[in-house]
Amino acid sequence: MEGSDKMTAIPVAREVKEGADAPGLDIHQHSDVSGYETVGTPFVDNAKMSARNVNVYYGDKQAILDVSLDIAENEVVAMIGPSGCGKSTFLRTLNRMNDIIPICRVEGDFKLDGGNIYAAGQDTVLLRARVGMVFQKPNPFPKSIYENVAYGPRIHGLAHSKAELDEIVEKSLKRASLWSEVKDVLDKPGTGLSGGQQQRLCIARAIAVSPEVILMDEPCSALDPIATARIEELIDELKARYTIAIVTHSMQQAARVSDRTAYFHLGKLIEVGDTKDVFTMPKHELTENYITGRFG
Ligand SMILES: Nc1ncnc2c1ncn2[C@@H]1O[C@H](COP(=O)(O)OP(=O)(O)OP(=O)(O)O)[C@@H](O)[C@H]1O
Repeated sequence: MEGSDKMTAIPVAREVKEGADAPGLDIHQHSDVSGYETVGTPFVDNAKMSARNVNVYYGDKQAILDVSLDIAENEVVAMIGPSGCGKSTFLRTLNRMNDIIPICRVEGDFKLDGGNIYAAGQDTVLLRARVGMVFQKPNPFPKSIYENVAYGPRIHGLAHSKAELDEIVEKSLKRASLWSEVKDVLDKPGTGLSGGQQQRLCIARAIAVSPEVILMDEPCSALDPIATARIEELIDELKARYTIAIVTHSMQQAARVSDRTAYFHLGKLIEVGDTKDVFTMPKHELTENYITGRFG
């Protein structure tokens, strides 16, 4: 990201002490985090989405414990934390993707532009057009590149003619930074593209239905470093138009792409704040232990 004032490397929060003074593997000392208050700034004035007092259960097991978090208009929020801490579960509450998991139960208040997205009668297909999602593994439809992008606008009635549909497809592929690579092969299968191109195709597919928010669940974990860098540059461009929440295992990626970072631990939102502050001056011991590599 040339010209960006974002960090390109993670400064170590504080010196990691070894030996007698080292606090040890605190993950074991914090096995019950249910009473912890979130440290930092979960609430913002210009919330595009807000989630309040969220609890999520898979059967008897509670995966999210009383989490509240706002996502501001046109910001990128990164969700980080050790494996199994609930990042993906929380992300999926924001467009009701957990609805399709029968044992999953979601509690809490969720608003998009002030409207309750869990209201009775909320059309989840429409919701997921407004709050799109990009998954870990690129998952293009087994159709042509053109059809991958055109499918959503067609079923949502967003184009009234072939010319309008062509225009949406071109605009979406341009915004996903893929147009120049595929404009001459639009009728070729999407699955024939490289992994990085497939992921940009999936982003174009999400963009094509004019979302307001894009949720990204580890969008680069299946990609090589060059393809990852393309997606990260793209995220930086997309945030001018869209609000973005991204789950990532890569702290470098969170530091590079996000404005705010939320640290999850055993289902609890432990700390959230400006990305630079979270990585340079974490307020909570658990956040510090995670970003300095004591556990993860
Ligand atoms: N479909 C499911 N059925 C039952 N339990 C689930 C399901 N999905 C997630 N869980 C459990 O919920 C907890 C949170 O999982 P989740 O995938 O949200 O965490 P995560 O932080 O995204 O993990 P990772 O970084 O490994 O992807 C874990 O204990 C996980 O085993």
